[in-house]
Amino acid sequence: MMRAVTLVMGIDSSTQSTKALVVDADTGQVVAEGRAGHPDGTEVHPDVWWSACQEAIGQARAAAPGPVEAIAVAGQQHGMVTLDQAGAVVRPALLWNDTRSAPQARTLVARDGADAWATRTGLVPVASFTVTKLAWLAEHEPANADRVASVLLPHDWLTWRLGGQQAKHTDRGDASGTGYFSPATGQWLPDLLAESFGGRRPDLPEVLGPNQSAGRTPDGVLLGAGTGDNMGAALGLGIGPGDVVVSLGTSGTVFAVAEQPTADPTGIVAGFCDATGRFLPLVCTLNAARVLTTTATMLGTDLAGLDELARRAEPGSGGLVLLPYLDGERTPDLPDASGTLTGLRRGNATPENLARAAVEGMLCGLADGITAVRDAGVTVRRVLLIGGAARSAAVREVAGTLFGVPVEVPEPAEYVALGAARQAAWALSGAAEPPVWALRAERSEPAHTEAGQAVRAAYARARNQVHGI
Ligand SMILES: Nc1ncnc2c1ncn2[C@@H]1O[C@H](COP(=O)(O)OP(=O)(O)O)[C@@H](O)[C@H]1O
Ligand SMILES: O=C(CO)[C@@H](O)[C@H](O)COP(=O)(O)O
Repeated sequence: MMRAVTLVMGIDSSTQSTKALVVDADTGQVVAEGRAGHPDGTEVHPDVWWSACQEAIGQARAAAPGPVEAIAVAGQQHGMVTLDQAGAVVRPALLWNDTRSAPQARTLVARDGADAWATRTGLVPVASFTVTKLAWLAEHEPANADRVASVLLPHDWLTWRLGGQQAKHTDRGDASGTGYFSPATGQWLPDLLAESFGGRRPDLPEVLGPNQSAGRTPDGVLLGAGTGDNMGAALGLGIGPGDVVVSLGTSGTVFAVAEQPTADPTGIVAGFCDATGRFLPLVCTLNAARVLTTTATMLGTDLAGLDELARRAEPGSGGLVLLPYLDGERTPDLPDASGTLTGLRRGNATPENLARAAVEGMLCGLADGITAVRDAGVTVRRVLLIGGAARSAAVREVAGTLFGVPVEVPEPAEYVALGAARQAAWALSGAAEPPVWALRAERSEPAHTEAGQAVRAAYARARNQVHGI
C-alpha cells in the first residue's frame, strides 16, 4: 500500500538569494525546489525578499507532487527591519554586512563595557548586530527613528507577511543576534534597546519555542516559528556533540550546538541560541564565497577556472598571502579594512598562486574561528563543510589542510532551507523532538596539517604586519 506523504516547505532567505524546498516530512527527502536572486547591496528594501520568496515558493509548489501542510522561513541574521504604526516599512533594511554602524558599536561598547554586553546578551556589539543599526538610525535619521513602531528581523518579517500580517513572532535563535535579547533567560531586554535607541521603545515580536507555530497562512498552511539561517543549517544537518559546521556562503561562519550559553568578552565568538532550545556559539567573517568570485573576475575566469588554477599551485601560494577583507571585516573587527595581497615577487606572480591565495586567505580566517570556538569550550571532533563555496574542489582540499581536524563534506544541499523544513515538520507533528532525518552521505577530506600550519602562520604574520593583530 502507498504511504500517504505529508509535505512541508522550508525557505532560506539569505543574502544573495531565496531558496524554497518542498520536503517529505517523514523522511526529509527533497521533492521540489525553487530559487530567486536578491540584488547586491547592504541596504535592501524587504519587499525585494517578499518578491523573491513568492517566486521561489511558486516554482517549488509548481514542481511539488501535492500541497504543503506547513512552512517555515530561515533568514539572514541581524537585518534591521523597521515598521511604522500601520505596518509599512520605514526605510530599507540595513543588512548584517552593512558596516556603517561601526562607530555606534564602539560607542555602545565604551558605554557599558565588553564584559557587561557579553554577560547580558552573549554578544559584544559590532556593526553586524541589530542594536548598533538602531543606534545608527537614532543618530543619523531621527525622524525615521521616531516613526518606528516595531522592529523585526528578516525572517520575522517574511513569516508575518506569509501569515497575512497578523501577530508578529520570532524565535530564540534569531532574537539572540539582535543585541537586546538575553540568551540565558530567553527574554527581550527592552531597557537595553531603549538605552541604545535614543529612549525609544518599539514593539518586539513574541519569541516562540522551537516547535511552536506562528499561525497560519491565509490559505491555511501552518507556519513554523522560523529562525536565523545559521540556526537553520544546524537543524538541517542535525549536528551533535563534536560537530562543528563551517559554512561558506556570503558570510563565512563556524558554529556548533552547545548545552550552555557562551559569553566571550573578546566578541570573537557570538553566544547565539539555536533552533532546538540549545545554544549556538558562532564566529562569522564578512568575506567568504565572494572572495572567490571577485578573484575569479580579477583573473578573467569563472569559478571552475579559479578552482583549476588554485589546484595547480603549491600550498602557501608561493609566498602570496591574501588578507581577504574586501567588504571590511567583522572577525577580526576591522570594519574599515580592505583586502591586502602580501609577499608579491616577480617569481611568484602567477594566476595559480593568486587563485590559491584567495582560497587560503578565505579559509585561514575560518580556521582561526575553529580555534576560537574550541577556546570557548566546544569539543571539535570533525568539521562539516557546507554553503555555496563548499562546492569548490580547491576549497575542500585546502580546508582539509588548514583545519587540523577531519573535514567532512555532506552531499551538497540547501541545508538552511532543509532546517526550516525540518522545523515546519516539527511544528506540524506537535512532538517534543524534531523528526529524525538521515544526514546526507558525506565525503571526507584527508587532513595534511603540516603544510596547513605553515600557511596559517604566514597568514597570521601578514595580518600582524598590516593590521597589528
Ligand atoms: N563551485 C563553486 N565554487 C565557489 N563558489 C561557489 C560555487 N558555487 C557557488 N558558489 C558561491 O556560493 C555563494 C552562494 O552560497 P550560499 O551558501 O547560497 O550563500 P548565501 O546563503 O549567503 O546567499 C555565491 O557567492 C556563489 O558564487
Ligand atoms: O551575520 C551572520 C551570522 O552572524 C551571517 O551568517 C548572516 O546570517 C548571513 O548569512 P549568509 O547569507 O552568508 O548565509
